Amino acid sequence: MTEPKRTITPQETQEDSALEQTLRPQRLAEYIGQERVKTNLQILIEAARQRHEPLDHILLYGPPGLGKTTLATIVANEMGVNIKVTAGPAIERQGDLAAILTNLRQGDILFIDEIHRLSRAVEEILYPAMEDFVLDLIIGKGPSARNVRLKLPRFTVVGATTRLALLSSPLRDRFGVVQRLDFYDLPAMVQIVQRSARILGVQIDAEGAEEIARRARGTPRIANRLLKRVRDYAQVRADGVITRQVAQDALALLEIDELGLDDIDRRVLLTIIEKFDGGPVGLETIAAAISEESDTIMDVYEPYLLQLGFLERTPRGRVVTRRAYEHLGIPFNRDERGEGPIQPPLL
Ligand SMILES: Nc1ncnc2c1ncn2[C@@H]1O[C@H](COP(=O)(O)OP(=O)(O)OP(=O)(O)O)[C@@H](O)[C@H]1O
Repeated sequence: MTEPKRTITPQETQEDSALEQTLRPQRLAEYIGQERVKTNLQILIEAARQRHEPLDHILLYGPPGLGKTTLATIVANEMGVNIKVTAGPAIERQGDLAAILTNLRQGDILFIDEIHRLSRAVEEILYPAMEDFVLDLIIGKGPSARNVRLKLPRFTVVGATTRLALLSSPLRDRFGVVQRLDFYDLPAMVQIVQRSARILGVQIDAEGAEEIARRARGTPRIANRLLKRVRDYAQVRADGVITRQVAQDALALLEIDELGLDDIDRRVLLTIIEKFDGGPVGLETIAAAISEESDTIMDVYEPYLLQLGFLERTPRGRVVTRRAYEHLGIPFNRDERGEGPIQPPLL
């Protein structure tokens, strides 16, 4: 869990976890948006239930905070099975995974978040477990070492990753179902804000919900967090009701603009514009210039900037687009081919 560094970080913070337990939808019917994913899962679940078989392994990928953990829990609820939740970095040694696998029961779901961070050694244990439901262990050391093969119950892995490309292909191949989660559109985000407000007992009107939804970067986790902050503001500075004005004032105080960009997003864009003529510039260079990890930029900031069409990835690096200049109120001086700033005419 990360420390709450910014209000709109899509990663889970300590403050979120308690909140998320209450707000997390429990059934597929309560899960808003992601219609394509929902339909595919519904068919999968229904078919498995009719055949009285465990589900095929499922891989969910997409930016953080879009509801991968929630979906895994829902799948377990719909199947009426237990779920064991873990994460790639938490399974350090082969023995850690062996302990988890041997405690599973028939049909159980093993949810592995950040599955791209499993080590090769651990992955090697996982392959036969996923494919043939066996656990290959080496007992002892040196010349007396011997292979032992244990049978496992038929279980289902639900893997989640923000970086599909980092998954080794043998691991990816073992998932029968691969589903991408996208940023939520505005109507879905509005519904999510309204649902959370209802659960939290917060009074909010339609315009207030839309204002929060619009600035939540298509990410339910951020919507829930903004709702909490605006609720505080409404309680202390207004009469407790979240209207458009209350939401706008509260979010302005948090320096979150009307598209949901915060100070760090603006720094990423401004750095590329001011220091690198709008790009192209490499990710590592941007990271160094703003003192952030390049992984964080790639996982956390970039997906939303790409989605807004504010940033482009080119073979030569990242380029800030005309749209972003316009949003930031900076004159756009690049030629039509986008190959760099127009040179002043030679006199
Ligand atoms: N479709 C949805 N409808 C309503 N609320 C949702 C939906 N998806 C997610 N949420 C809310 O957003 C919160 C974050 O979702 P979740 O923890 O599942 O994200 P995640 O994609 O697994 O994130 P991470 O990748 O960081 O694990 C949940 O607590 C839930 O309240």
